[in-house]
Amino acid sequence: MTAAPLAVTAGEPAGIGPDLCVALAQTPFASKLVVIADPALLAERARMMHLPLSIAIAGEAAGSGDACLTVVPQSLPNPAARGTPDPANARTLLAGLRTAVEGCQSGRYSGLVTGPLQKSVINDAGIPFSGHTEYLAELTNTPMPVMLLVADKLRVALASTHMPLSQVPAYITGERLLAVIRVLHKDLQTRFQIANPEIVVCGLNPHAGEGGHLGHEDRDVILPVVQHCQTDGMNIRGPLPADTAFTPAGGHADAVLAMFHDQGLPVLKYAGFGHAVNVTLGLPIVRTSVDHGTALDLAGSGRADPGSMLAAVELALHMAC
Ligand SMILES: NC(=O)C1=CN([C@@H]2O[C@H](COP(=O)(O)OP(=O)(O)OC[C@H]3O[C@@H](n4cnc5c(N)ncnc54)[C@H](O)[C@@H]3O)[C@@H](O)[C@H]2O)C=CC1
Ligand SMILES: NCC(=O)COP(=O)(O)O
Repeated sequence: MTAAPLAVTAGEPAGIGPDLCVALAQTPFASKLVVIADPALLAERARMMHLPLSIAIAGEAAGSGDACLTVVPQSLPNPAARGTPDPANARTLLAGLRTAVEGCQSGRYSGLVTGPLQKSVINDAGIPFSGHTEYLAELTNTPMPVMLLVADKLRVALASTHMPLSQVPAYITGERLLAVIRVLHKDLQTRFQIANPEIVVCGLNPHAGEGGHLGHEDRDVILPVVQHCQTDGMNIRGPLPADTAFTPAGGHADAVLAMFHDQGLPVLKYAGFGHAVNVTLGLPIVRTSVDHGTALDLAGSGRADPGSMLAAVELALHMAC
């Protein structure tokens, strides 16, 4: 039996997402994908990038030949203007995500790979939106989605995702941290086939709180949770000072759990920008994404590096099989 294709959402039409889909059409993966996007926009970007592209509309005659993409057509209320996202298109983009999720849940798609969205513009349209991670969790009734970025052997998970830094300390309660660690531990086993994953947990404060002199959360919240998980049999240690947790001094880790977005992701992107993959753990569906944003400055230029999108597709195919 042929495996179900992956759904790929092109993301913000004014950004590089459509360009990345055109790039995917040039690869051997193309026949394993169904792209949710505006076909006219894909054709325009292909022309601008001087790349071949033929489009087969999903449900109609099957496509054939080189550089062929199967597309679920998305009709944007306003034509995409490169570099200038339009809030009027926001609802259509979210509808595309819902179509993809429904398809994953019904078995029509084997997983979802998302192109980058301009989060601010969705909010400008009056729709509260912090990211795919939270939105997909809502659509699938997932209580604790966990953001994990993967670059080669480095895996960095986040205990909190898209929120102002000022809200992070209060957000990281013992209960939430325990839930994040359980999802991370389980998905490292089931999605990454690591039988006994080794997890390193970062502190929140400089020097993991310096014995309580630089903040109390490390000692009062993080340490008890780590000890609890150790008692449960997990191979986990911390809280480690975050400035050394990622270095060889931090020891081997199958995943490092950072407490907040900009504690973990700069390290990951420094190590692997351009081929790293964002994976949402805890969901009942496979979802991967690029390691970068909409790069509005590069849309249609042909200079967007498709490496992360290719890696996201490869990992999703691997996880879905
Ligand atoms: N998965 C998603 O939907 C994500 C969305 N975003 C959103 O993207 C928007 C823009 O975010 P920024 O912080 O400006 O980050 P960005 O990643 O879009 O751009 C940062 C810099 O990296 C460059 N860059 C990004 N991707 C590239 C690629 N594939 N090839 C070559 N150069 C590339 C850009 O040209 C820019 O100079 C924001 O609204 C943010 O929320 C950001 C990350 C992930
Ligand atoms: N910096 C990572 C990021 O913003 C990913 O967001 P999303 O996958 O939740 O949309």
